[in-house]
Amino acid sequence: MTDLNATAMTACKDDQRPLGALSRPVDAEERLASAIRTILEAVGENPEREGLQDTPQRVAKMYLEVFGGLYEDPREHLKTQFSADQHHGAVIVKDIRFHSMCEHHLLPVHGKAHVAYLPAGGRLTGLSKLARVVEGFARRPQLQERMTDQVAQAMEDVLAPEAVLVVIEAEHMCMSMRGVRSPGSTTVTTVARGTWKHDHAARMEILSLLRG
Ligand SMILES: Nc1nc2c(ncn2[C@@H]2O[C@H](COP(=O)(O)OP(=O)(O)OP(=O)(O)O)[C@@H](O)[C@H]2O)c(=O)[nH]1
Ligand SMILES: [Zn+2]
Repeated sequence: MTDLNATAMTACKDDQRPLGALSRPVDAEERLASAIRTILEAVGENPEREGLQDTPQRVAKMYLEVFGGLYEDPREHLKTQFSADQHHGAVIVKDIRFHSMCEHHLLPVHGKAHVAYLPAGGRLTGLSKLARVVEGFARRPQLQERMTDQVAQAMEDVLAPEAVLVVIEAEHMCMSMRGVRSPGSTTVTTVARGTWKHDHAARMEILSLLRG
């Protein structure tokens, strides 16, 4: 197993975003509230009117909640491990619902993640921990491709399985409520690692189970 402390700032291969935790600025809430006040003024609103008076503080808290995954290392969840000598097949957790925020527009992305791995040496993690890993990476300003990669990377780092497959299906509000205005379109991203990366037949079998 990889030493998480030593690799807390290990970069995701494709774009150098850390998998581990960032430190939260002490004045984060205050700065967020001030920024929201500026946005309201910039669109011509009056942040002092009754309905908006508490909005900056409320939105500041909301951002700290939806970006809460920045301040945790989701790999920590995978340290809950069990050994099971009898189980030699794949473990699949389907339909893990998540909400994230697109880093280009800071608009919501919502969808489902499906996670599968082939344990090595009978090393298993708790099923809920896979959902917690998805949640931890979702609660950050994200790219869907990066999030898919980060979930797979975390599993490789901590569980060292023989194979991993992560599939994410999501709808991006930046495509639905603005811009191209294409509601209902879904983006699907996949990452295969370990033996499933090259074993086409095994990958297709797991993919059909994941998406079936
Ligand atoms: N690959 C990828 N693209 C994303 C994701 N989230 C949002 N985008 C895209 O990021 C792109 C940003 O394009 P820009 O041209 O810089 O921004 P924009 O003018 O707002 O683009 P439009 O959305 O086409 O109006 C858009 O095509 C979005 O659809 C994601 O998770 N992955
Ligand atoms: Zn977007």
